[in-house]
Amino acid sequence: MSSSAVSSTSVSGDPRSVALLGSTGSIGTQALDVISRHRDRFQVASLSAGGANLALLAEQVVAFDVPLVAIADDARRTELARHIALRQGESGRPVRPVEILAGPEAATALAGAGADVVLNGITGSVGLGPTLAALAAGSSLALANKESLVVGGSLVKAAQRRGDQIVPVDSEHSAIAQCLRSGEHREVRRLILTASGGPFRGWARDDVKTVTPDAALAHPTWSMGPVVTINSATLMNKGLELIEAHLLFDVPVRDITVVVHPQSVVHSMVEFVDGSTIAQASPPDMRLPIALGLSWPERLSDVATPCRWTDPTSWTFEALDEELFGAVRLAREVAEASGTYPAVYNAANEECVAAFLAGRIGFLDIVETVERVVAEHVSSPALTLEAVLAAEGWARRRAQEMLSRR
Ligand SMILES: NC(=O)C1=CN([C@@H]2O[C@H](COP(=O)(O)OP(=O)(O)OC[C@H]3O[C@@H](n4cnc5c(N)ncnc54)[C@H](OP(=O)(O)O)[C@@H]3O)[C@@H](O)[C@H]2O)C=CC1
Ligand SMILES: CC(=O)[C@@H](O)[C@H](O)COP(=O)(O)O
Ligand SMILES: [Mn+2]
Repeated sequence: MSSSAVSSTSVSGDPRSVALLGSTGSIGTQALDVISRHRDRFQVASLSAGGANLALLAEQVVAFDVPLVAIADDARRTELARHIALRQGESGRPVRPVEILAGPEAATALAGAGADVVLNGITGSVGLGPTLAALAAGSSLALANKESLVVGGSLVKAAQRRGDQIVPVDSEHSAIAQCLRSGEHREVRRLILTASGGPFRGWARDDVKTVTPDAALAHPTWSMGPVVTINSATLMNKGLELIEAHLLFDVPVRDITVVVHPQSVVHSMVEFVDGSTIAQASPPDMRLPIALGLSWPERLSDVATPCRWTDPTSWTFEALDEELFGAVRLAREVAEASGTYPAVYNAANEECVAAFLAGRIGFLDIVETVERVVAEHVSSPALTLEAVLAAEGWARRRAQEMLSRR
């Protein structure tokens, strides 16, 4: 997305059709909450999930009268059909047929079906196929799944059919996109990416060593899915977001500053060449960037509670110690190196987060292992989808080997 790239399409006319990927997750359920308040603006064309929560998925299918649904877990197709039939029976409404797709490629098929908007709320780089499919189909891509942009890099950018096709849903990037509406790209001096600092902000390294998954899952300001929450605690989330911002807004990583803002009210800022800084502020509520992702460039009314400027409050900002929080320093290095390095950074992290949540490794092992895997990697000269997938496979295996020796 460029600073001047504001779509001319409008949500004021016919309802926009929405393919919602990851509908049972934190982003997905909040997106349905937004849509439920704006039924005249959106029509849910399809839903997709992994398959872990079939009861919720079936409830969503019936509540939003969705004709097409997909799950990644092939073995649960019949069970999903049963759940949907049960819910349809309970609803007392006329039953319309629901097509069910199942298997690892099912979300990609939905994403490529040509909905007006594809909201990618899947967790992990498994979201890459759907991201590329949505762009190829010409849909507007409301992107929460930052991993797909980070691992796909220039492949994802090249897949865009128009400059404004990707609308960021990540709160910081939505904030930057909003700030950029008031200036031209050539007028931007730097982006300031805010970070809450996570649950261990200010802790000594020795104390963090023994933290449990439950402690790391207690995010101070946001309620999110487990992977992004652990990534916030390790600051890997901010590393991924640094790369995401660099790719989305074409700003060199050296011109992106990370600042710790524990209140999570200022979601990010843009500093312009004349010394002016524009910030976007709102109490932490993901429905706001989700709504904007769905309705861009228009704003929907009354999506979230605004700041109460007359209440006494304080916002604080401080520098991030990037030496102590190696994840952000490493993100700068992999972004500069580009090629398949960002894919390796993310894939190794996904393996480490799963191992940490399973209680198999310690908290500090996550970033240490990612750094070791990245250090061993040799990027392919050309960035192709095959090269990305091969690098990811290698990184996952290498991380597993390192973790099993601990
Ligand atoms: N939550 C938040 O506030 C924010 C999230 N993000 C980003 O948004 C994305 C989603 O995060 P979040 O909602 O927290 O994650 P959750 O873990 O809450 O939800 C993940 C969703 O993805 C689905 N899913 C998992 N694997 C697959 C698959 N192979 N195919 C299709 N669907 C799949 C899950 O289905 P199932 O239930 O069946 O497992 C679930 O619906 C991440 O990239 C995250 O970094 C960014 C900013 C804020
Ligand atoms: C809500 C959102 O966008 C998350 O990605 C958020 O950024 C997590 O917070 P921190 O990573 O700043 O702790
Ligand atoms: Mn974010």
